[in-house]
Amino acid sequence: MSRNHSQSAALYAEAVQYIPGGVNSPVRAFKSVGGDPLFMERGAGSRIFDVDGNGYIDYVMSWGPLIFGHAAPRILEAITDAASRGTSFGASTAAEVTLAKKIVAAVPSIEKVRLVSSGTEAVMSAVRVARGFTKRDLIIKFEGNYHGHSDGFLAKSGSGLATFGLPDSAGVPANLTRDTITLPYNDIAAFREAFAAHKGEVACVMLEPIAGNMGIVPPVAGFLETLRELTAADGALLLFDEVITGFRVSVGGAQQMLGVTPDLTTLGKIIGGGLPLAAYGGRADIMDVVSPVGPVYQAGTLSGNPLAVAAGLEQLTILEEGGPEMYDDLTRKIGRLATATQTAADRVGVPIQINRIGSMMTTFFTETPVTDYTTAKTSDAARYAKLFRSLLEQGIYFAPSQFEAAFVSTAHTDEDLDATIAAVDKAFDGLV
Ligand SMILES: Cc1ncc(COP(=O)(O)O)c(C=O)c1O
Ligand SMILES: N[C@H](C=O)CCC(=O)O
Repeated sequence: MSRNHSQSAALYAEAVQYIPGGVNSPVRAFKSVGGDPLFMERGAGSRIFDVDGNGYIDYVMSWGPLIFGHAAPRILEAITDAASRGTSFGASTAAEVTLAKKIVAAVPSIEKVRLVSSGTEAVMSAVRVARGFTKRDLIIKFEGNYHGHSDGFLAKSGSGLATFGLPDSAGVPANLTRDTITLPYNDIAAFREAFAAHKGEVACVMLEPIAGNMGIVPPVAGFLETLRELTAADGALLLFDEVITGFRVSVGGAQQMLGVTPDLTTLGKIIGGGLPLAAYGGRADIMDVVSPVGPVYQAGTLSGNPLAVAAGLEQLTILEEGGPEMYDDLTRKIGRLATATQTAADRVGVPIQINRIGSMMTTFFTETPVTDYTTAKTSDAARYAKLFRSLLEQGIYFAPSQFEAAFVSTAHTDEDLDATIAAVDKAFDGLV
């Protein structure tokens, strides 16, 4: 029997009258997988529940922040405790200093850090810093990476733009993207050539060190190292956007895991424990261009919000306590899911590629290994949509878009994985 989604459908019909597309962020809209978006009511551990009372084992996890699952007791306690003392002061707090110290201790590239409220804001600010520090304008980014929705970064971007097949966004004046060069991810030769053509002109080279927004695409051997070597020699800055990977693939992020240290780093998602918090940081001499020390202006009414900082602090504390064993167990869990998915695909003869690293994975429906945006786009999105719908019907919630990642949390149990594996196996029968 099919699940009842009547309350979600009614809310959606109402929402479209007041909210563009009925959603507050486009990839939630289910446009590329069919059906109407679900309206969620609550989450607990590995599960999320919609307004019709249907429960799902959740692999979206709010797009990454919830590494301990929904409504994790220690995070809730930290938020409640902070809230009881006031929701916002617009002034400095002791907890901000503690969080900054934790971030500096954990992330190899960060000597000083500034807290903001979203990943978009973090990347936008970090790029402004790079331009202010180098006194250069050009930035280099990579196809299929997503750095939030600020004007200069919306060309050939991943995430929602990939989902909806948009090469760029309307409403961005051409002169705002004139200083952005977009190159294919993982293409060392293309980078060498473009960088050489703009010697001494590039403020920063920015990328997701492990891409997550065209689905998971790890860097090929030598890619990050080449970017590091050439930018350092030229005086351009290297910016790792670790909004997804920060504290997800290790406490020190992708830079620690892969052994390449950038000049600037952006963080988000996990550092806010599910509340709006993000950060940018890097070498102290670079960060000292930020106002009020230096001439690069950046500000925020709710920056360092006490509730978000409390949630983030508790989240990072639990991660520290868990240590490498916690990360190893997350990797083991996603490994179980990946192996079972491959087995199911092989059984029915459906070609897939699974890219996974740490506790994140993406299944692409293609015979071509996925190493960049062009190969990611070879995935049969209609098959992904079928998989998504079958799993949803069986009570498993994956991202409603091919070009995203599945995340596991410490709250996902082996029983959850058993149930998911059985559902995946059944779903592949319908994909032939
Ligand atoms: C790598 C990366 N950078 C930046 C962003 C923007 O973050 P936010 O959605 O918090 O603005 C996201 C996600 O949205 C992201 O995945
Ligand atoms: N891929 C995005 C973030 O990582 C998804 C979040 C959103 O755009 O709503």
